[in-house]
Amino acid sequence: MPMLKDPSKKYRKFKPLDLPNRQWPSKTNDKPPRWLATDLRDGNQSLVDPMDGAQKLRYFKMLVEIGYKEIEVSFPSASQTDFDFTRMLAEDQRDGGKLIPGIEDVYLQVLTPCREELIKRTVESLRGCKRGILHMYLATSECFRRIVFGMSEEQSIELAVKCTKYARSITKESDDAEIRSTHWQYEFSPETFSDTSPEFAVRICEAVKGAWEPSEENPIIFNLPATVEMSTPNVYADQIEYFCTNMTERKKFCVSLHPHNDRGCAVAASELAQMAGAERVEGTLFGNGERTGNVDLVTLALNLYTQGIHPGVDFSDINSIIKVVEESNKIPINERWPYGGNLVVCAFSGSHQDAIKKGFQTRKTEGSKPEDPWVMPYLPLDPQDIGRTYEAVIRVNSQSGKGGVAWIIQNSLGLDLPRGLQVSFSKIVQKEADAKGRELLPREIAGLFEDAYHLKRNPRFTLIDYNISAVRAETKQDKTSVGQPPQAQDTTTTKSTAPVQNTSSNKRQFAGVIAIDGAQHPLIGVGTGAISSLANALHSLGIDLDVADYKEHALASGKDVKAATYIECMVSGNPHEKVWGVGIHEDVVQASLIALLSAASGFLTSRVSTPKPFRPKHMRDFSASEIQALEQLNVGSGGQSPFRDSMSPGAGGGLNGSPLSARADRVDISKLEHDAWKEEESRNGS
Ligand SMILES: CC(=O)SCCNC(=O)CCNC(=O)[C@H](O)C(C)(C)COP(=O)(O)OP(=O)(O)OC[C@H]1O[C@@H](n2cnc3c(N)ncnc32)[C@H](O)[C@@H]1OP(=O)(O)O
Ligand SMILES: CC(C)C(=O)C(=O)O
Repeated sequence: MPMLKDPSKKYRKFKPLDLPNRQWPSKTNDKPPRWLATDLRDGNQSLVDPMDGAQKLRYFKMLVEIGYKEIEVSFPSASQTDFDFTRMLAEDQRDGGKLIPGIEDVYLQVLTPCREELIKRTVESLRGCKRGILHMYLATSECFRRIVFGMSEEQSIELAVKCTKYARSITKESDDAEIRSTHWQYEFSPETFSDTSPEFAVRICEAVKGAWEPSEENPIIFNLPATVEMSTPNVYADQIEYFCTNMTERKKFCVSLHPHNDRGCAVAASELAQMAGAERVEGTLFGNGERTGNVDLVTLALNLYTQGIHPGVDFSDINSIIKVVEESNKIPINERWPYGGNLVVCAFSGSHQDAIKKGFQTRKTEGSKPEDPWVMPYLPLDPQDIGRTYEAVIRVNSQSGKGGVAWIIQNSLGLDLPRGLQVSFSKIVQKEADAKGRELLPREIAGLFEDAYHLKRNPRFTLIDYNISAVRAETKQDKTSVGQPPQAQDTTTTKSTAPVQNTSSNKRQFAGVIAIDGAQHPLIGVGTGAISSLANALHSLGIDLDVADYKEHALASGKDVKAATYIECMVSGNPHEKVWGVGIHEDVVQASLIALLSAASGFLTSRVSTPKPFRPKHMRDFSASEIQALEQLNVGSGGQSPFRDSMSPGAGGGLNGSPLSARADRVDISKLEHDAWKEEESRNGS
């Protein structure tokens, strides 16, 4: 049968209460209710394979650790397993919690139908416990009375009263001193309350109250279940308010809720019904229970928490709780489930990631402490408060943008990427995610980054050794900018070794040996700092890169601090072609040089026309002073440079040297370098 064209005959609209003076809409929930966890009863009875004793014990211990003080542990008359489990708890409580620390002040609740032999066995199961709640239920709706029991309203009241009196006689008024020693509470559930006439619910509960004779010190619990959720949550709230205001002796009863989730509104129904006067809520962790489940106690508690109200239960380690719940119920928690779902503290989409990343950045900049006000785009709860990690907050797939990718790199490698590099690298990630058609894991993204910017190994360029020295001023030929090789060095040796003036300048000379695609090359270059002098040296190989952006920051702290340097290079003559390089090293200058070589490697690799391996077409000759500078480098053995012959004026370059030991010069001129680069940049008007 397809869906009916007109369902109005088959399904009747729920008739709401006429409650014109309802008060609850202007109330708020300002404190936590009394919680009752019914995972081991209502939750358990709905499982394909109910829990055995050991599983129940593990679960019970967890509930105690979370902080629940009222726990429905079983339906003792249903099975020997349930009976024995309840006995074990009762005895442990009597013995002071040797097995289960913290059990002493927990109320052990047990459920029974209105049948005397079952009530008797149920009470027996709790013999000797310190605190017990005997919970009896009887369905009261017209539907159930007519279809299930064949009972009128009066007959239902009669049965409920009879069984309550019986329960009283074998609990708080028992002849048996051990039974009497228990602090008994009594709970009555007019089952199917949500579909019961409000007047009849009040009538039967008044009768039960009369039969039990509660006191203000030990009130009776009226648990008003939405056994089946029948209407919108506001109607349930009306039903609860009606009950609270029409019952007598309000202080002698506690109003408890037991919402199911048939319409998907159990949480909302609970919250509105608390506004309407209920003081207690029964539910389960993550909403396991009959059909669509019971109301989820985790959501209710954390909803309160995010309003600044401590719920009195502790979900600091929600992941461990999820593990126990999933293993015990053998039902996975939906990935989108509030607070607990795997995906609820994750963002894949670019704009969400960007906003979250900025939110965390703002907290960092403002120096916020964990307890400071939480104002965070897209995240209503600080994941850290429930033991979830920030790393998991942002995940990357083809829907992600630069912000999320940068977040992953920051968290996995500690690198704070400049915006331009974020844009550039996120294209690489996007392409990979699209090609793979799935999420990329943080370690995959970190790996992509390390490969793209040669953090582990630069396959093309290796800085073998170098020296940065101040250049004496200054022939007019020295007036070069980054990207333009100084003429003096380019042409003859004499000019460079015979400066016109003899004053010092802020120019720097890079003299070094670099291996390119396995072949080692002596290089000389001059610039305003270390980076520009190396850029200048690379020009002589035909690698025409101009530095366009530069950023550095410290990585880690203390003794192990390293510098991370990011350099964006423009390809000379083509302002649209840019390439990024990254360098990490203990020495800040060396980090910069490595970053530039990383960019150079990216540049070479992007050149499809460049044959591999790269060999410079022409190496310029060196002047005598340049040769002297190169000879001071720590290459070769016995102080003899392997390049001596080939470096001689007129000999040309392009050498294949022997393997050489790397040496880092500890010349900390980073500030100078940065300032010089900035100056140069502003001179160029860029
Ligand atoms: C909404 C809820 O979750 S209520 C709790 C439900 N939980 C359970 O049922 C789990 C444990 N249940 C059991 O182990 C069994 O059902 C028992 C032991 C309670 C009873 O078992 P049985 O005697 O075999 O009966 P059965 O399971 O068929 O239950 C239905 C009978 O109980 C009656 N019944 C149902 N609810 C109640 C009640 N609250 N009070 C008294 N009788 C009731 C039914 O009318 C029916 O009676 P009938 O046999 O005269 O027609
Ligand atoms: C026994 C009662 C409280 C119940 O589980 C229900 O009505 O759902």
